[in-house]
Amino acid sequence: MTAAGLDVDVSSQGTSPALTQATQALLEARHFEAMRSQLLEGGHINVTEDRAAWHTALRAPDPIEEVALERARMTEFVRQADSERKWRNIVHIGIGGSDWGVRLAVNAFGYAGSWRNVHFVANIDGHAIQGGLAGIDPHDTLVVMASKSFSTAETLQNGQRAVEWLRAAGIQDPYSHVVAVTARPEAAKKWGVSGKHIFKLWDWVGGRFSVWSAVSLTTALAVNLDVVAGMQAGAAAMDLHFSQAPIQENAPVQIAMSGLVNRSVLGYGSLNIAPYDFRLAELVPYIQQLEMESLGKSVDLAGNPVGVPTGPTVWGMPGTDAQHTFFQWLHQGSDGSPVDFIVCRQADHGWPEHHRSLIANCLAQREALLKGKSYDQALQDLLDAGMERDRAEWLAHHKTHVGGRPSNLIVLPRLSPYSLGALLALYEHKVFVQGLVWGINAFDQWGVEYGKVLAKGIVGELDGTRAQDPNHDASTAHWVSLLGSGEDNV
Ligand SMILES: O=P(O)(O)OC[C@H]1O[C@](O)(CO)[C@@H](O)[C@@H]1O
Repeated sequence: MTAAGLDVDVSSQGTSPALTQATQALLEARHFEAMRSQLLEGGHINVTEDRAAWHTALRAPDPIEEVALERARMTEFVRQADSERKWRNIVHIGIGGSDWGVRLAVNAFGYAGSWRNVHFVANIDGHAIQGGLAGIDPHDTLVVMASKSFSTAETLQNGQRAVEWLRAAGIQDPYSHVVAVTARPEAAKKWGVSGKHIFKLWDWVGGRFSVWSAVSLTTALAVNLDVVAGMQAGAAAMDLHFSQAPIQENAPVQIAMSGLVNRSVLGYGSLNIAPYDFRLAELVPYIQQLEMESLGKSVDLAGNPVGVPTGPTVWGMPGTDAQHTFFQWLHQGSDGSPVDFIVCRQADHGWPEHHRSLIANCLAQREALLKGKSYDQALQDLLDAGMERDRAEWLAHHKTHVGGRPSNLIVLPRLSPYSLGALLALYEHKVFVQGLVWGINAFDQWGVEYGKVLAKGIVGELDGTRAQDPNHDASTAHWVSLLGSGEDNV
């Protein structure tokens, strides 16, 4: 199957005419075509938050006026900064969807070096901002605060530290070194950022889908504007494929449906992402957030239990490192996991032997997982190698691989912004289809919100501004008392 220039091989997934029929029936029962139109046309499909999930509008080749306007403002900002050779250092402060996509793009395309240094600061752990600000000249530093809500504790606290650092360096107006990307421009203004330094995103863009917005300002500054435009173009091509390709050739639909079978029928609890490309290390957490924040739900739209297992754990690491870390478990562990192998046909370095080895490893792992090795075959190999029968009969048990483990193989022509954009959109639409079939809302994240509220309460208890909540469980109450020793712990 080809989609937006990507080859998507699903032949290592289980298939049968009955399954094809069931797929069709499930999609019809869920009004797939109508819901897909809703998604692509900005209907309010995020029902629990009563808003659209219209990220596709951000990458449309011919965008709506307000999107076009923000694109133009961002372009102008970057051109101006480049023409003045301004901002040698960028400190990108944001977390989750306001971070992973930018990290991914900068690592994928800025790996060979750029004249700007980029530091990412996401974690609330003070060591993160300490490291992020270390060794750079504040006078030539731009702080990019990316936060859709402009209320995320991590981002606001880290931003505050950055402003203090700028001020401590004698910069009279530290906010002249700060830009914000947010759907709450008023909150950013109140915080101190000037209106001309605020780039807008919209309520109808979920945080984990915001890489297509001015959140990618850092990518444009760190690498160039073409990366952002190229990713948008590739994603738009995938949108077109998703909207037009027949079900049997529709790549997002096909990988969604095999994923559903793997999870809800075959009972696999996880999905392993194996990019055979060193530059795509950040793809793993990116897809992890996209899938797990979207599909980590257990009730349907009516509020009833879904009744079957939903979104799997997503995990992984680039190959070949992964092979020396956890692939043993994939090959012979008792659970196993479906794997998405991702590889580029062409590399961008000058060493063909490296790329051949990389591809060989990718194909070999996939084949081993699929074909496995029977006991008889393992035994024969040992006998052929001259082993004495008794020992061979015993050892062959250890060398047996069950096989039949499902995988996808996604081949990019090369790692271009276009192909990366198409790849990310492939996963986005897959997630949409799975959410639809499971009957869950793939666009909210109430679990994360609940954790944020509890953390806020505990911060007050730790710093003594709030009495301890009598409803804490005994263990939490113990640790709040013990660790809430004020200034002693820093
Ligand atoms: O962009 P914001 O509003 O700071 O939120 C950051 C992240 O927090 C979350 O709400 C939860 O992790 C994500 O969806 C979002 O990308």
